[in-house]
This record gives sequence, C-alpha cells and structure tokens, in this order.
Amino acid sequence: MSEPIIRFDKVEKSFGAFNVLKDLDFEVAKGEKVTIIGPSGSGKSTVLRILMTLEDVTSGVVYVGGQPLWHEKKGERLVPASEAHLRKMRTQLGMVFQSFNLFPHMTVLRNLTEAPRVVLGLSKVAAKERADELLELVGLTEHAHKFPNQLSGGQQQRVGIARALAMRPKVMLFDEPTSALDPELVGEVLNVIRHLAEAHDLTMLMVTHEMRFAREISDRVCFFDQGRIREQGTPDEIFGNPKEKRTQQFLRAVTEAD
Ligand SMILES: Nc1ncnc2c1ncn2[C@@H]1O[C@H](COP(=O)(O)OP(=O)(O)OP(=O)(O)O)[C@@H](O)[C@H]1O
Repeated sequence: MSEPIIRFDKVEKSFGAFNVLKDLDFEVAKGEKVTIIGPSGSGKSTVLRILMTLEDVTSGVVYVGGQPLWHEKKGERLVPASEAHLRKMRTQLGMVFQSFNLFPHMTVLRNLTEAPRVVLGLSKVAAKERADELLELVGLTEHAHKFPNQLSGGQQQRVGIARALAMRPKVMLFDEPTSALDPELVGEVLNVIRHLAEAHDLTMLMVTHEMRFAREISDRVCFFDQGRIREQGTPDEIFGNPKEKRTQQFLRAVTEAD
C-alpha cells in the first residue's frame, strides 16, 4: 500500500494531567473520505486541531504526506518543528471551521484570493480566476463583492470551503462544519461537501454530528471514545452492525435524539 497521506504514530495529547488522546495510531489514505464520530470530549476535534497545527502533540509523531508535521528531521533524529516548517506543512491542509473564520473586513472574493496571492505567490489574475471557479462550485458567484456579514451562515460556510480549496490542499479537514448553522441552512453546506466528495479525488477528514451524512459520504467511519478509536469500519459496518457495546450505546442515543 502507498504511504498514507495522514498518519498518527502513537500520539498522546495531554492538557496538564488530563490525557485527551491515548497512544493513537490512525491513518488516512490518499483520496479516502473518513469521518470521526463519538461522544463529546472523546478527542475528535483535538485530532483535527493537531493537524491544523493549532495544538501540538505531547508525544508520538504525526505525518502528513510522509513528512513529520510537528517535528523536523535533524540527521536521523526528530526534533520539534520550527515555525517555518509548520508554515510550509500547513499549506497542504485545508481547514473548515465550525465558526467559518472568514476575514470580516474583506469581500468574499478577497477572502479567496488573499492566501493564494500572499502564501503561494499567485498573480492577481491567476488568483481571481481560481476564486471565480470556486465561487461557481459553491454557488456564490453573484456574492463575490459582498462582505461576510452580508451573507447567511450557510453562505459564509460555503465561502469557508471555497477559501480552503483555493490553496489546493492535499487534505480537507472539516471540524463540525454545520454545527453553528440554523437547521434550514445545514443542507446547502452538506450539498457542497457531498459534491466535493463525489466529484473530486480529494482526501477528506471530517468530525461531524450529522450521522446520516457520515453514513452517506464516508469510505470509513471511526468511532472515538475516551481518546481512542474504539471501533472503525465502513459506514454499513459501523451504522448497520456495530460490534462494540459503546458504539451501539452511542448510536442509539444520537439516533433517538435525531
Ligand atoms: N486547550 C485545552 N485545555 C484543556 N482541556 C482541553 C483543551 N482543549 C480540549 N480540552 C479537553 O479535551 C477533551 C477533548 O476535547 P475535544 O474538543 O477533542 O473533544 P470532542 O470529542 O471534539 O468533543 P465535542 O464533540 O464536544 O466537540 C475535552 O474534555 C476538552 O475539555
């Protein structure tokens, strides 16, 4: 098998004495769509936050595209990564947050062109061309010159997705992308993600509470519990025939609440 695009090798993450991730081994293959589900506090978002370089690891090594993320090679040894290394690695990862995190003082278009111009060095014309294509993809062409606060939450999140894609990342990370939205706006965002999953050979890793959606788009579902992967498998295996008692309890609770 080829090198996974993401690999957690015996990763521990603690906040003080509180151990959030425990000896975590986890891989995502190129092109794979993986969703992480599990109870609140089980460490799901921490996995994404480590990949987004928002949290470091306490021990173990995380690899992205075969290269250590939080470390650098020094001869045969791994030493903590410099800010320059983290910056370089970050460009391979597209991030979509719960709370959109758009630049409020920039138009939609500028939100999409800023990082490709500043970080990737694209020309103004090339960045605009790329942004136009992506705005079409997320159905927001006519909103290009508006500011984020002139858009609905669903539209803002679609801009968030387009902005992440504008960097042509190897992996897209979605951290509960619909949880801050009013229920009637969830569908339009899920449709965009669904379309991306179907039409593009993009690697996607998503934390979500939308179980039906996870079942529909994932190649693999990982059930997290207390900082470990308690059970993983195809959507049919996890949702249709979960083996572990904890998975069964969790799924019963969330589907009853649905
Ligand atoms: N910066 C921090 N300092 C201290 N504790 C933290 C910090 N970030 C997360 N935690 C704790 O780590 C645990 C795991 O958090 P995480 O956000 O990964 O959980 P989660 O599974 O994504 O939960 P949810 O579904 O509620 O978002 C939680 O108990 C949380 O309180």
